Amino acid sequence: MDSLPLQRFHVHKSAAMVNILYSLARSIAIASLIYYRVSSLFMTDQLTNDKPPLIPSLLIFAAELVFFFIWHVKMLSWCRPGYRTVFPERLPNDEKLPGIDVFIFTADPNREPTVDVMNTVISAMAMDYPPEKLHVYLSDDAGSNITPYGMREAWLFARSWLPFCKKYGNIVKTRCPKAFFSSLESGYGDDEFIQEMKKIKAKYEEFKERVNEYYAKEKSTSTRTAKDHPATIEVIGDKSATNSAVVNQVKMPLLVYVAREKRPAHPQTFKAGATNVLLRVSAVKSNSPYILMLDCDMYCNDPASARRAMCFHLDPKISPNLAFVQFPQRFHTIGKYDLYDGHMRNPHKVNYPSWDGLRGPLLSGTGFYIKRKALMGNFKDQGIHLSELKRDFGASNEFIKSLLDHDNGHGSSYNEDSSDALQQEMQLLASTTYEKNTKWGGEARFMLHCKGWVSVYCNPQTAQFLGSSPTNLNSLMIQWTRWSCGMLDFGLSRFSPLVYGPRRISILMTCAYTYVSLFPICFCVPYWCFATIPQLSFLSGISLFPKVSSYAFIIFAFLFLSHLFGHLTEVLVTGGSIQTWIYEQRLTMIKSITSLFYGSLEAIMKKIGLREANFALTNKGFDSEQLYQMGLYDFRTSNMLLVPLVSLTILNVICFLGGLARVIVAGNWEDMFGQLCLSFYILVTSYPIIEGMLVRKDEGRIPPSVALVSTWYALIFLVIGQVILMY
Ligand SMILES: O=c1ccn([C@@H]2O[C@H](COP(=O)(O)OP(=O)(O)O[C@H]3O[C@H](CO)[C@@H](O)[C@H](O)[C@H]3O)[C@@H](O)[C@H]2O)c(=O)[nH]1
Ligand SMILES: [Mn+2]
Repeated sequence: MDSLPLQRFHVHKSAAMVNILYSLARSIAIASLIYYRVSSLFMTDQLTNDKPPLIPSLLIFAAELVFFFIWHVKMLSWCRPGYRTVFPERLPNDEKLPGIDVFIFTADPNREPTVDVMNTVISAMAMDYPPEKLHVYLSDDAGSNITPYGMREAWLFARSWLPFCKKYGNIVKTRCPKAFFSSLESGYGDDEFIQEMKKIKAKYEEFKERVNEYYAKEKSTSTRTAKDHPATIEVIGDKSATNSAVVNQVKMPLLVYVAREKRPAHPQTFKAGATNVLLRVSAVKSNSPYILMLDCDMYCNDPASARRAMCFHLDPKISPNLAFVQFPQRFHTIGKYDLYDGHMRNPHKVNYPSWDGLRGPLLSGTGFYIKRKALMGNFKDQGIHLSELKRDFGASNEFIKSLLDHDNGHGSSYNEDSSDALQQEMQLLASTTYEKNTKWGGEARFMLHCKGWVSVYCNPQTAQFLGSSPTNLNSLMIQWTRWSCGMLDFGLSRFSPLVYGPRRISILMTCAYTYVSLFPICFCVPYWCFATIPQLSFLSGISLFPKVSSYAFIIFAFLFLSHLFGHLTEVLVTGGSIQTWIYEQRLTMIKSITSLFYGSLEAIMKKIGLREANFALTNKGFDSEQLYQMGLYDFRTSNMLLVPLVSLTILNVICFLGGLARVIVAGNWEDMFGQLCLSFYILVTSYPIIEGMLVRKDEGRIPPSVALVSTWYALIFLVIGQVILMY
């Protein structure tokens, strides 16, 4: 039994081959394109004796170079894709399993309904793992009263829910109560089960009602504010049972509420800051060797994820260097039309499996089991001085002690000390001033791979975690603006992968990191150029691509078509449809023009000190489910995000029509064919924007006022463009 492996990695050989051949073919074409551009920039046309105008040619060439650079970097990271299988049945006995601390984060009870947050909490408590080894911490950045109240109620409900799940483990597939009750079909289980199920459902409804009532009451009376409150830590439920987690014969995981101190005078730190606090508080309470991190809406859909993760963490072959096991973020909010790429198909089905064949996937913010040592460092046998530890980790003796007795062991008991001393220590660890003059938060977590750690990606058929994804354009764009800002921020930092990576990780892994950290800017710059320069030139009758009859045209046609075809293949192979492909083409365009652009801009402004960090929470609910289910984009968003998009679409329409008229008159089809095709492609892809402006009458359409403003912008752009084009 001992010799059987707990997990296995399979290289996807055929996919690797296809990726390499595809890249090689395109590389040759790209080299020819560069040769063509360079020579035509410096050569005068022999026949007509005129030179192409310099500025547009240079701009479009620069855009092509940036675009191919980022594409290449991505393709290089795709050389060794693969997937994993695990064998949880081969895990050791429960007594030998290590402890796990679960961290859940919430920030605003108005945007993140408490009942839903509690569903996540309950689903984590109900995981298929020895309860005495499971410790669930909820970080509440709002410091509200409703959240601890909800947790006490959740604890009471869990006392019935956990035994119910255990008893009917083969029927209760998902242990998130809300998901379970809403997926319940009739004809499930026998009479006894139905009886018990009805009882438990009633209890759930009561729980929900109580929490919602409290919320309604609290909303009108609360005086606490999210940005100004003391640290509050409450161990839920175990007051009466100080020396045992057994309440009424039911074994329960530890449940702890943590609100870190917040003061207006103190700089805001977001989820990363909350993570640091949980790391410290949990260290003195349970100090489990492994940590699962979850967003408040990411409930545990499959109770087996912990055991799956342990197949990696306990595999002697990989475990010493293994920092974390990443699961994909999957969502329960996706409708028939996946308008906003809720599947996040490309990262989860292509990038992550590819990087798994290298040093491992990067850390996404949620759904991963990480080794505490990988975050805190390993000080056990290094004879490190206490004063040094205090300098780096702050003054808490209790916390320093926890660092030293990290034994990666099977520690299941938690600090049952419920004395005031421990309470005060935790309070101190959650204060705003604790990190002052220490190294907390100074180092970038995502550089784990550079410190010698590896990671793995685990993507079983059933979703292990399910959350809510944006279901309208506004949320999506805000989310992507925040992400792009974060990514480019990293790309511009002293840890920039291009500089920091090569000496520490392989070239291919450096490529993966480079892609992630630079793609916002490497997408938005070329997309802005491709959406304006060829079109403006087309309108003025300036040709930027070779004649359709020349050999050189083949290079461009090949690159364009292979780009589309490559993406189409990728979509189809990963289970998407032609519709998915169209949506993704469109979304890449929309995101590049707006979110990636604003995100990059914000990162650059932050870099030069013009802007402070902020965090806009993603909405967790439907604003207009109806539009979404009908497959219509919901264009209700700020003008800042909408106007560039609409302006560029209008610009494309004008240039396409004007250019077409000019070609018909001048008859220079051969010269203009490339630009005609490109404009046409953009118009077809952005049709929903035109539709949103001219055809739709519902509340999610593009308002006439926006269309008007955008027309003005388009005209201004047009005039400026014409002036620049003359040179
Ligand atoms: O000051 C803050 C802000 C956010 N959060 C929590 O962070 C999580 C993620 O926030 P959300 O608004 O849901 O953002 P998403 O875009 O859905 O989250 C994705 O992107 C984030 C980074 O931008 C990652 O941290 C997340 O794990 C990842 O799921 C939520 O649980 C929040 O409650 C905090 O605890 N404190
Ligand atoms: Mn979220």
